[in-house]
Amino acid sequence: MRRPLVAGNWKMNGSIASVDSLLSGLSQLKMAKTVDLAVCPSFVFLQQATAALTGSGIKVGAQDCSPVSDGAYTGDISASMLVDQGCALVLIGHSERREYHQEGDALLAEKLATVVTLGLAPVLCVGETREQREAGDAEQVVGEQLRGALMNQSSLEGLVIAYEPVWAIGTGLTATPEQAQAMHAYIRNELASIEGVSANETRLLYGGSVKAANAVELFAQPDIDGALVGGAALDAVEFGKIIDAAAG
Ligand SMILES: O=C(CO)COP(=O)(O)O
Repeated sequence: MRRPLVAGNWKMNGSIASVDSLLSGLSQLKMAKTVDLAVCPSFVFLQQATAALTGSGIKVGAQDCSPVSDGAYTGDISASMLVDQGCALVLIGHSERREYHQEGDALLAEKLATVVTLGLAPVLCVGETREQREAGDAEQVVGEQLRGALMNQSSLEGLVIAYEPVWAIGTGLTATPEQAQAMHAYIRNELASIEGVSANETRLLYGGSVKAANAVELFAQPDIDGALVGGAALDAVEFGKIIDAAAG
């Protein structure tokens, strides 16, 4: 059995004060023993988050990292810095990185290799745009994203995949449970053909306008093993309800 994982992606939101109050809300939640939990704040709040959440059962992750280990890369953050800050996971290839920073599969493959070497769990994000879905290309796009980042890796320890259709992110338009399940089944099938991946053991998260009101139905799908939550993760009570939905 795959253990569910609910992760919050806080994106570029918050201040020291608002993050403090969100963290204190999270630490008051009744933790489900059967669900793995994580939050991914901005880099500048990582230390604040790890200090507040140590021992809480909620892991801390980052939203991105550099593919290289150190050196003259102004503005970048290395994976070893994330380990030093107490991070356990890192998002790789979120659609907002792909779109606003032109991150392509070759770069994402390098990032993935770097983080795995350091023992961080990579959460590889994949997903098609509305135009790609309407053109009937969704599976092909997602398949290429998977193979582009995962082929020829020497290790994929701890790999998690997040399927986030771009048209469902921040739009209030969630994929139906059937649409999400169909893509997750496709992803699991594709993973089975990639060396070094145990398709049946890899957790596949759904992301895109997940909230308490739609989480139960999504989590009831056989290939949906949790969620990567954006907006709803900024509200501790709502996030708590999503965790409860994953606990069943
Ligand atoms: O991009 C997402 C999580 O990484 C999803 O964001 P929303 O839940 O706000 O749609």
